[in-house]
Amino acid sequence: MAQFWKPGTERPPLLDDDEGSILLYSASSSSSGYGYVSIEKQRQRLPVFKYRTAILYLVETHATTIVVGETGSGKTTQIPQFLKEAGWADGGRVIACTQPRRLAVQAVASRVAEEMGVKLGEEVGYTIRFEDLTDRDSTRIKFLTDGVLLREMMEDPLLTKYSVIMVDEAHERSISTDVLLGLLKKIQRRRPELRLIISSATIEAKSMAAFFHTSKKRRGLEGEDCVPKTEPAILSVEGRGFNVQIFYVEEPVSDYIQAAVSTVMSIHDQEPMGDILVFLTGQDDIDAAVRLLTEEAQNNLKSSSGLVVLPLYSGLSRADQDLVFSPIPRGKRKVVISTNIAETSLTLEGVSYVVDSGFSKQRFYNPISDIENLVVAPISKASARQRAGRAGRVRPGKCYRLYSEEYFVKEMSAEGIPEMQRSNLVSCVIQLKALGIDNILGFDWPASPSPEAMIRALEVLYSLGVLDEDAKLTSPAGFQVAEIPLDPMISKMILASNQLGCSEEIITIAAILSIQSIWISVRGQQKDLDEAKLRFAAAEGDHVTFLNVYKGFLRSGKSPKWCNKNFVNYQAMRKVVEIREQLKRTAKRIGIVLKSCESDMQVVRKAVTAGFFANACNLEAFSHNGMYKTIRSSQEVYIHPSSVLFRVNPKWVIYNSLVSTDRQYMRNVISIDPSWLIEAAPHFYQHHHPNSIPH
Ligand SMILES: Nc1ncnc2c1ncn2[C@@H]1O[C@H](COP(=O)(O)OP(=O)(O)OP(=O)(O)O)[C@@H](O)[C@H]1O
Repeated sequence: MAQFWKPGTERPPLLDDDEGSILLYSASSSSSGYGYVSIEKQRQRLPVFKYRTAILYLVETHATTIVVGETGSGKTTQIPQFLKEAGWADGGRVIACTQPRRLAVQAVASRVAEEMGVKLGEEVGYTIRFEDLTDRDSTRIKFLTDGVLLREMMEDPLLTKYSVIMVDEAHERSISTDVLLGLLKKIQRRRPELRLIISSATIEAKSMAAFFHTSKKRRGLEGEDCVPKTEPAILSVEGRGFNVQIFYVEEPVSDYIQAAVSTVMSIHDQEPMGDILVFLTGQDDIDAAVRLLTEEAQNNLKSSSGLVVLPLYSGLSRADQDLVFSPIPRGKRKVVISTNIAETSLTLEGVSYVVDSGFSKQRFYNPISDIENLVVAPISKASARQRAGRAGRVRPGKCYRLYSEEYFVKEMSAEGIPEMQRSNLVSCVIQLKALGIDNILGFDWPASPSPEAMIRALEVLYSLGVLDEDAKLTSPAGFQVAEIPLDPMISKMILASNQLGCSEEIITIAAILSIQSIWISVRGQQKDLDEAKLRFAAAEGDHVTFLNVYKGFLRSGKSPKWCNKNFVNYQAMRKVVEIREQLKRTAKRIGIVLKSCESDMQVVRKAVTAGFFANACNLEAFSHNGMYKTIRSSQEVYIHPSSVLFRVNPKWVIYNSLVSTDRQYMRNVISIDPSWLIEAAPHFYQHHHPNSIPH
């Protein structure tokens, strides 16, 4: 069991004022969060309520208002309502509020609809990728992901139906948020009546204000009707949610999954009722923790009975995600084990305890080697505060950090690095191109990406046939790829499948690649999992193996029992079915004919090559340890042990993604014929890598 001590009396001097503030975290805790309080009372109790008039005045008089407030102060749920009450949604106009994550969009929209006493999808609605719960005529407050708002710009570049756009959780600095901020700044010049609110818990308000403060002349003069001040207003909302006590481990933990499980068990044994939210990094960790807790429940009936353990990650089906919001039988304690999708904007009503591993999965891209990795990396202080904040939403709570206080104070970075500066920019560039932004290198970013990363992205898009020599979208391929809301490499694979007559199979593969894993990984049962995989294994590689699993799942009548027997993750398969249906609809819309190639797997491999040719690798001659080199940058890579091609080592392969541990490992690998590379991307291979492919 992890050892905790309670900061307070005996804690060492803090090196910055930091968590001192969390310990004082008690603004409104005097008003009891327990028992029944009317929704109207709950609203009035939120710190942001006192700022209602100030917020409305600033929005009226300034083009951009930056609202900084602690987590739980009520920014997301209240500000859109204040605006609506003040008339910003009159005359058919709409108030938009963006979030970086889908789950948050749905949760916040339902809460606001409930507070306003209206049916979700009417006056208050939401739109996320593949799901639109709004009404064209009656929706006045609309929650949406920032990615969806970017897509709306393709049809309505000035976003004319919105009177106010609130960009929430801007501190997360997702790529979509940053692109959106850059574009909104442009729109403001053309639409002086549009108001922006940038809101976040920790945003560096001054640098954001500097970004929006433009000296360029707008239409109209400041002070005239409708022409607000260009200098952004900054408003700091003082006050927080309920008291959250923070505990740290004395010594660093070596295994955060095990430490998280023991911490949950000790909370369950020693602490009063209240649900527990655990932050781990990804599906593998979470599935492992769910199993360990379930085993504990079986081995130790007394202490762990009464636990209802639920996973939460983006690869779960909608129905499985919804379970975390549903009530459980009286006397039971819910344990939600989540990735950072529960980190911001979510209120899980019963949660009183948070267990924070201190890690999350993050993308890191190196434009020199052109390699993007998904790695488990330490979170920032900003994230740690957001995580702790989940325990104090409706009552006081406790947060157990599985790292030391010294580490938090001295080593944890204050903010994360903007995603824009650590990602491959292929998706971002195609989106800007689709919006008619030609000079991508000169675009006004809140945080500039590296020019190397931009150039790499332009090169890949040109090779994919999505951009022409003038870096404009090609017609129709470029426009079609931009229309499919997936990574352009996957979208290109889908387009190619249309010509190759295997769109049914490729859409299944695209859906499976969109989630982290379809396998159940159980510690200590690796051998059984490997044996189960062999039942589906295809000599061609993982993509064809996925098709075998999917067929087996359908043949079983989508049976959970079949999944369990075969180490297939039932919840992940439900999500695959869901995504597949959505992709089929998009494919039809852009003119793709759904067709199966039956058992001809060569065309499937060719379609994968058409999308992922840039990830081709060649087995090093005389390599005894399975070392490959990537064609584009001669990086050393190895097939991941989870691949069916591990130890098979075909001479030429293509991978879907890389993960970095002790080495760079390729995940989801398929064997190919190198001549397909030249067929798929003549420019890329003949021009850039002329001697790399045998002719
Ligand atoms: N579904 C819900 N059930 C119960 N209370 C809720 C719900 N959603 C919000 N609340 C209450 O409203 C408060 C404010 O939530 P809101 O999301 O507006 O805060 P915020 O300042 O935007 O915080 P964050 O930065 O974490 O999103 C919560 O702390 C909680 O007390």
